[in-house]
Amino acid sequence: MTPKALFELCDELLNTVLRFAQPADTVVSAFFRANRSLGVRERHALAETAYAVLRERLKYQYLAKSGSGSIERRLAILAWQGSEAFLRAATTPAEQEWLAHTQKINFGKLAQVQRDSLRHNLPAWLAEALQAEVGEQFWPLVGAMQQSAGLDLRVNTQLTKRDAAQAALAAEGIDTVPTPWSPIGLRAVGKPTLNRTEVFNRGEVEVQDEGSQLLALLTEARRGEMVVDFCAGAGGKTLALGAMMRNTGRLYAFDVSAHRLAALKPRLARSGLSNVYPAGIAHERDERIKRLSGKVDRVLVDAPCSGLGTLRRNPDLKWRQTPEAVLELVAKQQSILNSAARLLKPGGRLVYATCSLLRAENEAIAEAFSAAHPDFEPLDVAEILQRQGVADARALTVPAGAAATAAVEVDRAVETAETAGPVESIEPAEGAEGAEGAETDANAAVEAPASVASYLRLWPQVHGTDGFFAAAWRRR
Ligand SMILES: C[S@@+](CC[C@H](N)C(=O)[O-])C[C@H]1O[C@@H](n2cnc3c(N)ncnc32)[C@H](O)[C@@H]1O
Repeated sequence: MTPKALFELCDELLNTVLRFAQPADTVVSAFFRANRSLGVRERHALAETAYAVLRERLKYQYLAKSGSGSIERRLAILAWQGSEAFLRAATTPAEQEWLAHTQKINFGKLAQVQRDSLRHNLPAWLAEALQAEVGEQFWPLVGAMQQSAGLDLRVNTQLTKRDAAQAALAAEGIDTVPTPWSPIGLRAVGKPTLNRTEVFNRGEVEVQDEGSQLLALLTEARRGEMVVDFCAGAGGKTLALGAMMRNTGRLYAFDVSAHRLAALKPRLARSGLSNVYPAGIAHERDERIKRLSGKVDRVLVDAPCSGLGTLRRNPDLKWRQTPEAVLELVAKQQSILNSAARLLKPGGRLVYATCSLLRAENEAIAEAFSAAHPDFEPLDVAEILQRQGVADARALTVPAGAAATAAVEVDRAVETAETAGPVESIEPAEGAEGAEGAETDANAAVEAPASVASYLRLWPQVHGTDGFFAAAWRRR
């Protein structure tokens, strides 16, 4: 395709993405399906340019006030992620001159508020909320969220071990390193294409952010148990739970979205698991759920949330979310958690998790639940993670309780993570193979009362994962 023609397509793609009618990844996939002739490099340039605009939209829109041509074309020129030679071939001399001029603009002359907004590229409500949450960590957080996320893999411990999977991937030309925290994770070097490898097609690895892997470990799901993944979606965590259960027992994967559950099917087939029962539900009070009341050992609520912890992957979310939508989500999260809790038998484990950074969706939900349910004892998630082979798990957690402010907690997490050593240097505990390694002694430890309850709080700028929150309880 000629540079000019490709630039026109970029204009078209940006036009659709910036309407925010659908998630950016959905729009980009549909666009590529409709333009099948695009090569790998062309797709990469178009998708990365669209994502670059989403990440730094305020800055690019400010710069695009000058110049000529459609606003999308100007944004594409400013944020172009393909080669420079290509950009030169696609643009006029006047456009090239304009681009060179924009690169010399000095933001230092602008008022502080405007300068800040062109640097953080967040809607005002979100910038304020995050500043209140994390204090001095705000700029490091912004910096981390403007990077694109790496590719993390979870090793299917039902089929193989981490070092064996790593060696098998290397034999297929894919280099990885062990993830710093999760004992069942590998982080790819670069961004290789995985789905044509034999290791992937044999089901030995799945794509999953390290943070998500840690959430699944928090359930400590074991052989022969009855487990519910209440908001299973496309089953990222379901697959991890099924492997932890060694393909025994019964694992229900519930979701209100039949479409998302359908995406679980091929992944299940690859994983070799036969203990998973996907089931569509109408809502959290569905009859199917009532029938399981008081019968379940472990319930994971990976709640629908604002997703603001995943801005590295989904930068469009910051433009699509609103304070009103967050309020609605909070009500939904409370309702789902209350319904899910009813499933548990005495001694059972409840885990509530989100990929949100906002206290309203996290600590506030957990604390309201604890206050309303004295029959649920909040657990120390650091202790759980340690049992599951996570080295330095304290560096991933904050004390539970209304007293601590989030900003203080983030500073503590930074300090603890720094004391634990650079993220890259942390190795899993010796012999740790996640659920597999923990299986032998988990029986005795799992029901022990927590000394001091804690929450999991993962931050991109501190832990190199997406932003995640999790709390766990034991039904007394
Ligand atoms: C964060 S996503 C789950 C991601 C999934 N656990 C994974 O690891 O891939 C939240 C899911 O909750 C589902 N959901 C929304 N409302 C629900 C409800 N009332 N009951 C159960 N699931 C619900 C959504 O369809 C969505 O798939």
